[in-house]
Amino acid sequence: MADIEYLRKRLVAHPDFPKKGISFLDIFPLLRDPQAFETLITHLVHHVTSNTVGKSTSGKIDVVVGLDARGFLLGPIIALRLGAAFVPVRKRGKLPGACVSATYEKEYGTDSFEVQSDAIQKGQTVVVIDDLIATGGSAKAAGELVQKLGGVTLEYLFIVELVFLKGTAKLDAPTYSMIKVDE
Ligand SMILES: O=P(O)(O)OC[C@H]1O[C@H](OP(=O)(O)OP(=O)(O)O)[C@H](O)[C@@H]1O
Ligand SMILES: Nc1ncnc2[nH]cnc12
Repeated sequence: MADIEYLRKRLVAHPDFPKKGISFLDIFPLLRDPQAFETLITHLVHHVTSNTVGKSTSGKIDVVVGLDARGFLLGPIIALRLGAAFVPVRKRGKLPGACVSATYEKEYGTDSFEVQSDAIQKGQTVVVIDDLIATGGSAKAAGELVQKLGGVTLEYLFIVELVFLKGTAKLDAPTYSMIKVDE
C-alpha cells in the first residue's frame, strides 16, 4: 500500500483558482491513481474502526455524512466499508422533501447546505467527511445540520487540512486530517 507521502506528492496546487489569491489544492489526481485512492480509503476506514468507533455508545458508526460535492466521492465507499448509512449534505435547492438548512462562509464565498429531515435519527452516531478543510465554514454548517436532527457527530474526517486557516477550531468534535498543509 502507498503511504501518506505518496498521496501528498500527488496533490496539485492551482494558483488564483477559483479567485485571485486562492491557491486551490486539487485532490482529483489522487482519485485518478487507483493505488492512491485505495490507500486513502483504507487509511480513513482503519482510522475510524480503530479510533472513532470506540467513542460510540452504540459500538458502531450509524451514519457517514458526505459534503457536496467532493465529499460524495469518498463518503459512500467509507459508509459501505463501515456498514453505515450514507447521508448527503447538499447545496441548497437540490434535495426533495422536508429539509433543514444552514448558511455559511467558506474560503472563497458564501453558500447554503441542506439535509433531508428524516435522514438522521435522534441519537445516531455520525462521522462527517469532506475532501478538504479550509476555513471550516462548510464542515461547521454540516455539523449544525447533524445537531438540528439530533445526531451526534463523533469526528470530522478530511484528506487535506489547510492548517494556517485554523478551520478545525470552529468544529464541535475532534477532526482527523490525513495530510496537513502548512502554507
Ligand atoms: O473549509 P471551507 O472554507 O468551508 O472550504 C472547504 C470546502 O470548499 C470546497 O468545496 P466547494 O464549496 O468549493 O464545493 P464543491 O465541492 O462543490 O466544489 C471543499 O470541497 C470543501 O467542501
Ligand atoms: N484552497 C482550497 N483548495 C481546494 N478546495 C478548497 N476549498 C476551500 N478552499 C480550498
